Amino acid sequence: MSCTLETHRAEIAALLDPVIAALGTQTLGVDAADLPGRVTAARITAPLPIPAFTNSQMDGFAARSAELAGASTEHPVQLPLGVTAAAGDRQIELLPGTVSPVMTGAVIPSGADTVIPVEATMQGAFGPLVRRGEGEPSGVATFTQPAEPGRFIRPLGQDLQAGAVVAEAGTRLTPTLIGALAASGVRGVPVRTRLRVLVCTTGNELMGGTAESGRIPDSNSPMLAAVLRGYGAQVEVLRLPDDASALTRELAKQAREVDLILTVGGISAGAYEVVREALAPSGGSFHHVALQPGGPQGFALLEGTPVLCFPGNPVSALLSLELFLAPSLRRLAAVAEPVPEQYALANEVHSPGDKHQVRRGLLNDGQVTVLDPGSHLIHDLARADVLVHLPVGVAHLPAGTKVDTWRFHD
Ligand SMILES: Nc1nc2c(c(=O)[nH]1)N[C@H]1C(S)=C(S)[C@@H](COP(=O)(O)OP(=O)(O)OC[C@H]3O[C@@H](n4cnc5c(N)ncnc54)[C@H](O)[C@@H]3O)O[C@H]1N2
Ligand code: MOO
Repeated sequence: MSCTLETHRAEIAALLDPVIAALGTQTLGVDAADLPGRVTAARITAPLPIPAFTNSQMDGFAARSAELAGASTEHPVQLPLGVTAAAGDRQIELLPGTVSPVMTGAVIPSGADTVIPVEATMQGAFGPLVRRGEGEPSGVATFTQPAEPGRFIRPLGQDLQAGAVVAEAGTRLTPTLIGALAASGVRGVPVRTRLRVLVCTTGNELMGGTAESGRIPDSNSPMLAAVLRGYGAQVEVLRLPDDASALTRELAKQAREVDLILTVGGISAGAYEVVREALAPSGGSFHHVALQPGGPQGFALLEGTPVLCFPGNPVSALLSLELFLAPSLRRLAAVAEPVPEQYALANEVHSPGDKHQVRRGLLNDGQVTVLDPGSHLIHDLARADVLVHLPVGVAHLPAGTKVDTWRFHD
């Protein structure tokens, strides 16, 4: 049985939607190492306004603007100093006819409506400062120009009012949003729990040993786990030999522990297709998608847990993840879908007209060079800038033709 890319994608989305909808929530501290990249599980409102109180934008003198209205170089206004306010001090009172030294971030004294930076005074420096409770201040400050009301004052709630929405439910927690949440007094952030995924590779060739003995490194599980973790999933890896009964046993055990299982390899037309052997008898569906690479595909439900079965060739496995699973992961992680960009082909391409072919491409001088189609060429995949989509119906395109390209995990 063969189906289109779109049909298989819709089938997989329908399998994954309930899993995503059923994910729980947890509360993490705003400074938790685990918070960046997570997604809010509820609307979050601000306990505190930002700024939390009206404060000084400069190191200088808090004053009543009306008292400096006539100041000029010819007629400087000299005022005695009141007590000093530093950041972290309680609000002080500005007595009429005085100015109070204030530091950046200090609460604006009651009665003050403007701040004059210290370097704009005739003295150009503070002189001796006296904080509240330290005695009687002495000294003066001299001003040679008027000061506008509100100048160098950061009003309470200028950025965000108390009670306003800092983040809607379903928002990705970027470093800046975490900063805004912290500034607004949020301590605990409700987030969706991570999707727990088991990546299960199969194949005797992956079980350790030398190239002379027919063994290869497992490249799929580190690569797929890296993509999944990039979308915030919690990933376990299981590497099994070509033994269908061991696989059946292990998958049944793991199905209750995770939200999703990915198997890689063991699903095509060979003699030892253990994933197919393990899952087809209990209702697993295995078919061919009109796609290259990534033609052989399968899926199953084990104890209510979806199992997606990807082909083993590394490029096929990665593209299967990108085409069938990543759209759901991106929705879950509140990451936008990549937007296609058009580039002219630097070389001519041939594609099987009855399949949707996905090629790897290098961008250079506004053109895309399309690489060899082999699904084992993982280094080409790693050095590619984009994926090039050649849909069903496209068999040959001469150099210079514009094609749709997509950026992918880089
Ligand atoms: N007679 C046919 N043979 C094949 C067909 C077909 O239609 N008829 N389809 C080919 C296509 S297309 C693909 S893709 C593969 C898919 O095969 P499987 O999913 O069964 O995967 P395996 O046979 O287990 O492995 C394929 C290939 O990938 C290597 N591999 C597997 N796992 C890993 C891993 N974790 N890390 C690195 N490399 C891995 C494995 O050694 C094989 O070379 O079938 C074609 N054959
Ligand atoms: O579909 Mo296979 O995935 O062409 O190599």
